[in-house]
Amino acid sequence: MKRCCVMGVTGSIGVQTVDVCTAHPEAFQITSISAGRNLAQLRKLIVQLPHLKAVCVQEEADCLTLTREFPNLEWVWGEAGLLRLSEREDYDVLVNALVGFVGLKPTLKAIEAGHDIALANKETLVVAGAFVNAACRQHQVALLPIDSEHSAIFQCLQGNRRDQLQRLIITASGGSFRDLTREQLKGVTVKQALAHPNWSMGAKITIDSATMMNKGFEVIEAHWLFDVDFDHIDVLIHKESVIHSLVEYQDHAVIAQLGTADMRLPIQYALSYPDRLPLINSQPLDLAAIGTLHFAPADFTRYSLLGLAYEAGRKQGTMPAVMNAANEEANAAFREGKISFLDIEELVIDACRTLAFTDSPSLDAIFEADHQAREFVKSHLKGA
Ligand SMILES: NC(=O)C1=CN([C@@H]2O[C@H](COP(=O)(O)OP(=O)(O)OC[C@H]3O[C@@H](n4cnc5c(N)ncnc54)[C@H](OP(=O)(O)O)[C@@H]3O)[C@@H](O)[C@H]2O)C=CC1
Ligand SMILES: CC(=O)[C@@H](O)[C@H](O)COP(=O)(O)O
Ligand SMILES: [Mn+2]
Repeated sequence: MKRCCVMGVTGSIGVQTVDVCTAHPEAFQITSISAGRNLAQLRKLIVQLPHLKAVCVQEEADCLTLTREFPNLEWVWGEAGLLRLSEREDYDVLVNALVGFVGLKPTLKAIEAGHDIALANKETLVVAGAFVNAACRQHQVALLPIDSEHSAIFQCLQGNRRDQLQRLIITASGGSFRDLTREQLKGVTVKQALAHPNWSMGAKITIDSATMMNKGFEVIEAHWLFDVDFDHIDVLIHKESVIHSLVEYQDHAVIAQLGTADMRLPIQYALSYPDRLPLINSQPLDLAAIGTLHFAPADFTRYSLLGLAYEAGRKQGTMPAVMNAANEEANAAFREGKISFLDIEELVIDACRTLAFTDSPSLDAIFEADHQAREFVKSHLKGA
């Protein structure tokens, strides 16, 4: 029996994690959860979880309201509440389905407490991969990928020798605007950007997919998860999202993982690894019905944030933290209608080119870089 703490339970990955766990009560129990502000969704989930002991919400007022509604549960709130959940002893694995930089501290705290991590929250590895890996080594905990491409790579690595690995090939759908020219990108709306061609996901990652910031993050995430240098991580445009990623070995054998666009598989594999369980209510992949798969090289001019992410990954220091924080702010500003789609990349690139760079930063310096980048973007929004 694996006991899980699910952070970000009300989101896209969080709800699917509950689906996976409740479909396999013999294998998984959810003992603690966190939500942000979506109390309606939270209430629906709480009643599905018979083993639940503790809940964290973002706001103190919501915590007080819900304490009265569910007095048998332990309630905490805010960042301190997330850290309290992280260090609880009544779970084995943290499913981190928070979105953004807020996921970093709870991950580090959970690792220090000796809990394995099933990680969807890629921003954690983008900004502080070296710290997370060092903590995992020190406390001997496992870091299991949930992101579909990284789960695919993880599956392709099973049973093969790591020293014979040549290259990782991360597939990319191209996002909502893959068929538009840069000229056409000037007039796109938030609603259009949120219509991902293949995946149903939270708003922030869907916009990141359209700018390809998501793919850039995934390149850095792959570097930290699999210890592969950036010259040996490629991005391949594959518009069907059927091949979730590929691994090439030194004999040029290429091993791929294929499947329908269903995040419940990578979530379940991260929790059941090394076992595989049936995936409830899912259809097998029908390649004959799909017929044709397409591939194309990634265009670094069309997607400048992808090129920026390679640069940040290679340069390291505070650059990935600045890139991530500027992107979080610019992505949110676009969704709020404050800036245009192309302003996102301009702000992120500006922040990376303008803000001071620190090599080999401490964790505190990473938090400071995150703060500076957010202030940088906010000050440009005021001037816009
Ligand atoms: N969705 C997907 O298919 C995939 C997602 N990922 C990654 O997984 C992570 C989660 O993505 P996704 O599920 O789409 O995101 P969602 O936006 O759907 O969910 C985010 C969750 O985090 C909570 N949350 C947001 N901000 C805060 C905060 N400041 N404090 C506490 N809780 C907060 C939300 O709470 P509430 O809604 O209650 O406010 C919600 O529960 C991201 O890092 C994403 O890149 C990776 C691969 C695929
Ligand atoms: C489902 C998942 O893992 C997302 O990160 C997905 O990869 C987004 O799709 P693209 O970034 O390839 O458009
Ligand atoms: Mn992905």
